[in-house]
Amino acid sequence: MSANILLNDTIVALATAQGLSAIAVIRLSGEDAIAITQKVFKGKNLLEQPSHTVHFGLLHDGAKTIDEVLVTIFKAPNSFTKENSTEISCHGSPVIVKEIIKVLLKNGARLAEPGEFTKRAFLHGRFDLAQAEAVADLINAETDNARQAALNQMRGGFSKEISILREELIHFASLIELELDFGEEDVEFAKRDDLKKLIKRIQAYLLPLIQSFDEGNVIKNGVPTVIAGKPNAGKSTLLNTLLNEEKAIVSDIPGTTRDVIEDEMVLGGINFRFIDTAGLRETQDVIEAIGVERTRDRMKKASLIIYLFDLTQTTLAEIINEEEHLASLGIPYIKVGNKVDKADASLVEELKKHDFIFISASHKTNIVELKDKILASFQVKTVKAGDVLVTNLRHYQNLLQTNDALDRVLESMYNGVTGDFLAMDIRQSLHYLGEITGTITTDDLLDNIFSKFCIGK
Ligand SMILES: Nc1nc2c(c(=O)[nH]1)N(C=O)[C@@H](CNc1ccc(C(=O)N[C@@H](CCC(=O)O)C(=O)O)cc1)CN2
Ligand SMILES: Nc1nc2c(ncn2[C@@H]2O[C@H](COP(=O)(O)OP(=O)(O)OP(=O)(O)O)[C@@H](O)[C@H]2O)c(=O)[nH]1
Ligand SMILES: [K+]
Ligand SMILES: [Mg+2]
Repeated sequence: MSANILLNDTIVALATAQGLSAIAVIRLSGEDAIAITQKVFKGKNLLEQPSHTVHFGLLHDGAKTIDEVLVTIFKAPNSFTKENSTEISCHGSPVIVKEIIKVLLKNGARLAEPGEFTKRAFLHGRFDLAQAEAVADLINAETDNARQAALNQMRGGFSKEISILREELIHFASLIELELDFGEEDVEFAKRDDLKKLIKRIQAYLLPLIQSFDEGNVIKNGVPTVIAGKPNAGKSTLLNTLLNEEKAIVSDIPGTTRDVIEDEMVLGGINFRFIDTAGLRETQDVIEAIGVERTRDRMKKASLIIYLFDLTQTTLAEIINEEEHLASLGIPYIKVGNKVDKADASLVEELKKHDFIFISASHKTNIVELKDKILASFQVKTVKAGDVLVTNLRHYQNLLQTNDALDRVLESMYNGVTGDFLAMDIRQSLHYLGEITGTITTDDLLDNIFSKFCIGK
């Protein structure tokens, strides 16, 4: 495995944010991490210090002193990566960080790839793959719910249970394969009834996990919410009102917004990404037409559509016609009558029968009610310590595939198929389960996962 070659190097990266800060932390990991740090450090001999101790000294490049620093040392296997590691806390100027990294490279370290520290921790068995992925989710958490879900996953989540169930299934697969070795003889080492019971038990564990994804996905990724409607309906005004910021240009000229404008906001523990779009109409203007095309595209990908009707510019018949089109998309939507401040009272009365919410985006009327309605379409419970929730699409897909493969095992048993086919279906479910926790991996899968991490993690 190419991973072994990688593991011989000592890697270095800035672990804290780029740019000005009071203190910056530079992290090294690998066989020679402490020795390389010692080469550029003036102070106590780091090689003689116990693990998990901090030491004051000067960092230098030849005769030049770069900075006054603190160095923390971790001795293998007692570090995050389970390798020898050091952390250099220096003053936060990017110039200092650059000089220190430069001198460490000169002394035998190499720059870390994105996620390489966590990848090493995984390869050395600190945690399984699903837990490693949760480290990235934890760093990227945008709400407290997302943070708690990621922390739960990082601290174990479904990892242990899945690996236990997988072991039990492996046991059956081996027994069945043993039967095959006996060829013609009619032996049955693997009791079919016990196998059936185990599969039911595994599926009873998988199903709630699979079902948790709808909510888990909302918690981790937020809800893309498109604000759509005809030109001048007040979409950009509403975006600004929701965000409490003059984000989008508002004018009385129809066709003002051409490109998509978006920003995020946390409502009730969920991250909503509000997307203002170009007004929907037939247009000869080439640029506006591209904008309208983008609107339609975003509407298809949305998890929620806030559809704005300009109450001063429309009739009941038109609204009903527009709604039919909206409903045909098959995406949850909220019908909003805007400019209620200038609307005809009888139209409002009429629309009340059609589940509308009436607002004035510019006067900020009924905005709280609108927010409540938005939230009501995405109820999530507060995630608590220990709650197990699937938030990761890869895990979700593998759980579904495992479940399907187990269904096939049950079906095969029901149809009395021979042991060799049964064993194949079991092996298939073992494969999908093993990919979740990383018992089964490929370099491609690992690259794909860890390349999405930030450098220094
Ligand atoms: N400065 C710093 N802060 C950090 C990290 C880090 O690497 N450095 N972490 C990185 O993500 C997280 C903490 N994770 C860590 C996990 C294990 C060990 C560690 O040294 N483990 C040893 C000793 C355990 C003990 O004393 O109980 C071990 O497992 O043997 C360190 C950090 C968040 N904060
Ligand atoms: N009276 C009234 N006017 C409003 C309200 N909301 C928006 N407007 C006005 O309606 C006009 C159009 O508003 P925009 O927010 O630019 O409309 P839009 O839907 O983004 O328009 P396009 O980007 O051109 O599709 C502006 O003059 C706004 O001031 C409202 O609640 N009441
Ligand atoms: K406009
Ligand atoms: Mg606009």
